[in-house]
Amino acid sequence: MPCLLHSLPPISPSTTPKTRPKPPLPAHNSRTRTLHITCTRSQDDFHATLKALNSRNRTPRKSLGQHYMLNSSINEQLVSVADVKDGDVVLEIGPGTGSLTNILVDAGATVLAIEKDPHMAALVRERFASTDRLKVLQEDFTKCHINSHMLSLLESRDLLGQKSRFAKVVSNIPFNISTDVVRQLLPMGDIFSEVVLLLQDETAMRFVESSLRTSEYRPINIFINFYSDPEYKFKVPRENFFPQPNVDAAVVTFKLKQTADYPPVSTTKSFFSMVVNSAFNGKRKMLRRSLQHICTSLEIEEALGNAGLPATSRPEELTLDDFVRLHNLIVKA
Ligand SMILES: C[S@@+](CC[C@H](N)C(=O)[O-])C[C@H]1O[C@@H](n2cnc3c(N)ncnc32)[C@H](O)[C@@H]1O
Repeated sequence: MPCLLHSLPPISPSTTPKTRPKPPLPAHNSRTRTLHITCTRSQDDFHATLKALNSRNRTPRKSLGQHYMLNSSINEQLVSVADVKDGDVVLEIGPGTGSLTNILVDAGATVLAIEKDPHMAALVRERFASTDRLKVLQEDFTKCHINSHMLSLLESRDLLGQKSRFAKVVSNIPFNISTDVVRQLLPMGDIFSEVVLLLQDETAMRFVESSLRTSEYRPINIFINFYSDPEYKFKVPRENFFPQPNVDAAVVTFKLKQTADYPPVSTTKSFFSMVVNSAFNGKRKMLRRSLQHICTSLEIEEALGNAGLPATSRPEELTLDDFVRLHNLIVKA
């Protein structure tokens, strides 16, 4: 394994390195916003991250989406956006060198960190060996059943009298598992109140889309809006990561709905998602054609009419509420 000292940016002895990444740039379009939060802690992740990687001779692995956060103020903002307080229980996916973990623990949270890379899991375990408020699982998050881990963590806090009914998720995740993470976490409103993720900027903008007539509108948007209220918070320019990715990132919050607040679909959620997926099947067909295998085109036209939607409606023109109404009318037909 080659020594990383040659490939990493130099570590300056000063506490504010000259090469320190710039703060986030202003919002780049009408759908984005920049959040300004004063950084109060003096923790320098630029140093901590590079030292941790150097100490292990670790070359960041592309396949694991290892782009480490170098800017502690971004980590501070993630924690602040999630409003992490003393006594909170937080799930962190992919702690890496532990730069975000450090701020979460510092804020008083008990953290469950799930890290796929055994070297990074060992590193983060070692780094936080002196605290009992961090549990590290070396697992692939996409294959891991986190319910039982989270429930036992919440219960143990409860027994100690530190009641935290809901946990939170705060993570800088590898971009390539964004959809899996969202699919797994958003229906877990009984465990998590809020999911705060650092995502690829393009994905972030796509995920918060609840409007119509864009080619980016997909069943995942219906899914996201069914289970949560998503909000694009602020953009994080690529210069803040090591190694630098080819794209910018952004922070998105998903406020999870409770089961009682889910849209009132008259069948099972899986049948509803089958209707939504069928609607989007093929190349942007009209609904009366794409839903033909569920019921006749006449019945769909009638349902569209009763829902107050044009007979020529296409899936990307429907909001979550439109889909719920149409689905309920189709089921009745
Ligand atoms: C983008 S890095 C973020 C690291 C750290 N949180 C930071 O902000 O610097 C993503 C981390 O997720 C880990 N990872 C990649 N795939 C994973 C998976 N399927 N499950 C859990 N961790 C994963 C990587 O090894 C890496 O440590």
